[in-house]
This record gives sequence, C-alpha cells and structure tokens, in this order.
Amino acid sequence: MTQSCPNGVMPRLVVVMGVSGSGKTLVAEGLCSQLGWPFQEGDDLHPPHNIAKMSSGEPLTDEDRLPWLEKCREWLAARAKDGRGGILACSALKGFYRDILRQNGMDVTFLFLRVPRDELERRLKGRKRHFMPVTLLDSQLETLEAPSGQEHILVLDAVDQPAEVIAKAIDLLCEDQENRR
Ligand SMILES: Nc1ncnc2c1ncn2[C@@H]1O[C@H](COP(=O)(O)OP(=O)(O)O)[C@@H](O)[C@H]1O
Ligand SMILES: O=C(O)[C@H](O)[C@@H](O)[C@H](O)[C@H](O)COP(=O)(O)O
Repeated sequence: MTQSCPNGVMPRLVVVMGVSGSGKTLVAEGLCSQLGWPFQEGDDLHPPHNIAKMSSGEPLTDEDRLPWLEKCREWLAARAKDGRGGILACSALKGFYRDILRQNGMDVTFLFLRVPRDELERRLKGRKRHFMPVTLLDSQLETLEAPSGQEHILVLDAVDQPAEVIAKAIDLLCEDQENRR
C-alpha cells in the first residue's frame, strides 16, 4: 500500500509518540534508516534518576519529565538548525508536553502510534533487556492525552507487522506533505 511521494519525503522534524510498547523506537529507527534522517532515542535523554524511578515501577511526574522534555526540545531545535530533518522517539503523553516540544513555533510533526492494551502488554512482556516494567503500562495509558482534533497529529494504528507499519508511516508523512503544499 506504500505510495511514494512524487518528490520524496522532504526532511522535517518528526516525533514518534505513544505509550511504552507502542513501537516508537522500532518505527522511528525504521523511518530513519529508509529516509536517511538523524534518529534520537528519547529514553537516552532521561536523567539517570528518571530511569531508576521507572525501573523501580514508579511512574514519572510532570516535574520529573520537564527537564527531559527540555533535552528533547533542544535536540529538535539543533536539527531544525541543520535542516536535515530528524526523528525523535518520545512518548510525549500529554498535550502540554507536546507544546513544550513545539515551543518557539518549531514545526514538529507528531506521529501517534495507537495500539490496543492487550497488544501493548504482549509486546512489553516479550521485550528483553529494557528498564520499563509492564506494571507501568496502565499509568502510561492513564497519563496519555490522545491527540485532539485541534492538534494536527498524524495517527497510525500500529498493529500490523513492523515493515507494514513503517510503510504506512511513510505514506502518512507523504500524504501530509501533499496536504501542506
Ligand atoms: N508492529 C509491531 N509488531 C510486533 N512487534 C512490535 C511491533 N512494533 C514494535 N514491536 C516490538 O514491541 C516491543 C516494543 O517496541 P518499541 O519500539 O521498543 O516500543 P516503544 O519504543 O514505544 O516502547 C519491541 O520488542 C518491538 O520489537
Ligand atoms: O514519560 C514517560 O513516562 C516515559 O518517557 C515513558 O513514556 C517512556 O515510555 C519510558 O521512557 C519507557 O521507554 P519506552 O517508551 O521506550 O518503553
């Protein structure tokens, strides 16, 4: 079902968002390897105490997340400067977190990966060597403020096989690019 953009996908800033297990890392890496844009894993920008907190089964608070979101925003701002595009895997669960990432009028496209709870649980249980415990899944889902119609966010039901999900993500970026012309 992949359609190619007539002129290719033009470099831009994309945040692949959603709860833990939704496939942010897989999709963001897949997009970057196909598009040749820089990739950043949002988890790698967390301060160590945030990772320790989640590892111990405690959800993060807004206060915990603010310095991390600032790091994420700085990464996006640096990519905006160099103009080669960039894709950040970042949960961006609440509307105001997303506003932080768009601060100063930065043109950021959010791609929300929507996945049912049972599939999320299956994925988190199957994922090896990762700090995030499956017991935090419900708090992730409670914290998530699904994008409202007012926020221009691309929504992808990310339940197919990985290659298909990545192809659909490229289709959505192409479609959006055409709509923005
Ligand atoms: N479309 C998919 N189908 C099957 N497994 C997937 C899919 N997307 C991701 N996974 C697997 O689910 C787990 C969570 O994916 P990951 O990309 O780490 O999610 P996130 O970064 O949102 O926490 C990983 O083991 C990954 O390989
Ligand atoms: O805001 C948060 O609570 C965290 O950022 C969280 O949403 C994120 O999901 C974890 O860092 C786990 O990492 P994965 O999303 O890669 O599972």
